[in-house]
Amino acid sequence: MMSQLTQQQCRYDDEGKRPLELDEIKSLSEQVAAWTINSEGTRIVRQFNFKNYYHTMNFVNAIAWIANKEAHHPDLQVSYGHCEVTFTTHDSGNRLTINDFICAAKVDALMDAGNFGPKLVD
Ligand SMILES: C[C@H](O)[C@H](O)[C@H]1CNC2=NC(N)=NC(=O)C2=N1
Repeated sequence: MMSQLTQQQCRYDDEGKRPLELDEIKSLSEQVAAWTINSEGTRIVRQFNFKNYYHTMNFVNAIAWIANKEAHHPDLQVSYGHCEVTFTTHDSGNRLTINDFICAAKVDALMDAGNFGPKLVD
């Protein structure tokens, strides 16, 4: 399916900066079901748990690789066995854009494909 988020790349034209409408957010969120959207509809967040710091940082570094490639960077909160990943588009006044959903889907794919130790909890 062409519209699959994982097949897309972050865009830096006007469409990439356009804050999404609520119905678009709802529709896109079906492709990233493990993510939570805050009540204001301005950011998406997912929690990841790992066995230890090594596995956590391995994941964080892989996320950084994606972020640099896409030129779209998540806010990361990292502790020993946990990483909270938040996407919002700072250039759009901290609103959700298509780029946030594209990157969230790519982080999901990374988690599914990567070897970051046993997946403890979603
Ligand atoms: C110039 C550069 O591409 C922009 O500043 C990008 C970089 N990464 C970014 N990341 C996020 N999350 N939001 C942005 O608005 C953003 N802008």
